[in-house]
Amino acid sequence: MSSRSQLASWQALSESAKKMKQIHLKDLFAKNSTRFEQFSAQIPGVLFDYSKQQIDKTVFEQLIALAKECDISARREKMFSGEKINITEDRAVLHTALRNRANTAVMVDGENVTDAVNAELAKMKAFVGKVRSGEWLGYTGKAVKDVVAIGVGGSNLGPQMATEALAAYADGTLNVHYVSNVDGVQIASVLQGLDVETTLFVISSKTFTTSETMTNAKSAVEWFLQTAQAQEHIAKHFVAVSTNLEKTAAFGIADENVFTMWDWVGGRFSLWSAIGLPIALYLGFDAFEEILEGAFEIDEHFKNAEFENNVPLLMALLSVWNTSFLGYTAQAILPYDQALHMLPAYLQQGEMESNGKHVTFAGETVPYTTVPIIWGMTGINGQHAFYQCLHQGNVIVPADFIASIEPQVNVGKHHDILLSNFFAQTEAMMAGVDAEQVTADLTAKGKSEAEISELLNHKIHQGNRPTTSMLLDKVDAKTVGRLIALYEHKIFCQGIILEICSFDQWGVELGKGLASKIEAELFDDAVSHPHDSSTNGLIAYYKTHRKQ
Ligand SMILES: O=P(O)(O)OC[C@H]1O[C@](O)(CO)[C@@H](O)[C@@H]1O
Repeated sequence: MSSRSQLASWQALSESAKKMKQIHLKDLFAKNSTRFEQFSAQIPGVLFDYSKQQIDKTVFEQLIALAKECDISARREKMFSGEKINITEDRAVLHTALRNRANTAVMVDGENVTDAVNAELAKMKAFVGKVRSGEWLGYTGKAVKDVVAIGVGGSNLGPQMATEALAAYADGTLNVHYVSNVDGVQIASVLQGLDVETTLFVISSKTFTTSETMTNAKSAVEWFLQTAQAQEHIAKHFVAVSTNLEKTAAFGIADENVFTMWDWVGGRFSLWSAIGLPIALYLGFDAFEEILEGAFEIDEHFKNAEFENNVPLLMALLSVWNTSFLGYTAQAILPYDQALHMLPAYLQQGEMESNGKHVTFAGETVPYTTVPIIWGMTGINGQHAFYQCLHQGNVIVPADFIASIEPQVNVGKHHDILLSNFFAQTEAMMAGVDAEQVTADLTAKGKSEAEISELLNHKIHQGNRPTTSMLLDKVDAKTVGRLIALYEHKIFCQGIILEICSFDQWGVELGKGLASKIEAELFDDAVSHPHDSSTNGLIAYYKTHRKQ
């Protein structure tokens, strides 16, 4: 049995879960007129309302007790101070050191990493300045107009999500395009229409061994050399972001064109490092620093706020409550802000690659459900796609609703209409509509008793669907930094509570290894390979039917 399930708070919560399943959220609101004040928190730039979660005062206190019993404070201190809390890889976890705007010393293996971080930020700033001002020239003496950022997973999702989120602030100096998929259609469509002489490639890969990224990078070089011809011109058009200087050199990228990161930065937490270079190129270095500032504010909040008002901790506790106690195994992320349309995809990696694991720190099987399935899309589009299931389906999906008070662009009444939907949906999911209300409504519409009885059950909304609402001041650089850092610290706390090492990703290795073996098999003459009959059958069918 996991030590977590033996904690007094865990056992108390298990009992509370049985009781809470019998209580409707609507009744909790009816009984307590100050529920919103009681279960919401305000931090700079963010109102966090969790009053529509299935908790009461007792559950809240038990969750706080759980956080205390799990020793979150001590673990948090270990992370910020550079202890090697990534136990399976023997690494520190220091994405917070990348945005340490207080400039305090953070030591790893006797070295102050703050100095290294500052040096790299200065190198980025100088490079971004040169490229954006037109001082950096391509091999024919022309300034850069287009940046193609090649990378996948953590080396893509963060920068692309932030780029999309902040596109309204771009000054048009540079266009930034992203290539993450090894499906050639993506790189082909990005390169189509680009001018070799004015294109800069940023190859981002922490390891510089990721097959998809390396394949895309090689195709980019081929495309470039078809026109530029001479290898020496690569230096003016290709830069890399990586920890692996050997591999970047072997690839042909000059050391001075490599921006470094460190093994204590996890891929999915790396947006704050030089992996964020495409964001800085697109928006300017000041905007990139604003993102760091926003995240730093949240780091300070996470370190200093009381547990009861500590937003990332509360996010983690609510997730554990919903998943491990109430048994809700999915979690929707629903931004009511077009700019945040990539947030669900970004958080899918953040949460599921971090905590989608089945053993504890000690390697024992966890007896509870760990991370929920994270999914979602912009709320408005979701309303016309899958909300039917959120309202009336028999699988309950807790959801994070995210909107901003001030729109990035004001067009007529659009923002108020958008926000009306944001407010309406969580109310509907919480309260639902019962038989009495449906009957009254249909009666008022002049329906007969027979008609009402036919429709009644179809129109009932059970409600009691837990949601959290986050109301941001505005989606700007600082807020994007805040929002991401909130989720990062949520993921950290969730991992501690669930006893999961959040910073490795062994689960992705099996598929990667098999794919590279199969790639060779696609070109040999063997009739069959040591796979199951399905895999062999699929490979054989592909080999027979593909165009040579
Ligand atoms: O930056 P790299 O080394 O290319 O890795 C890309 C991504 O691949 C993974 O290792 C697993 O797919 C992620 O954790 C990482 O973000």
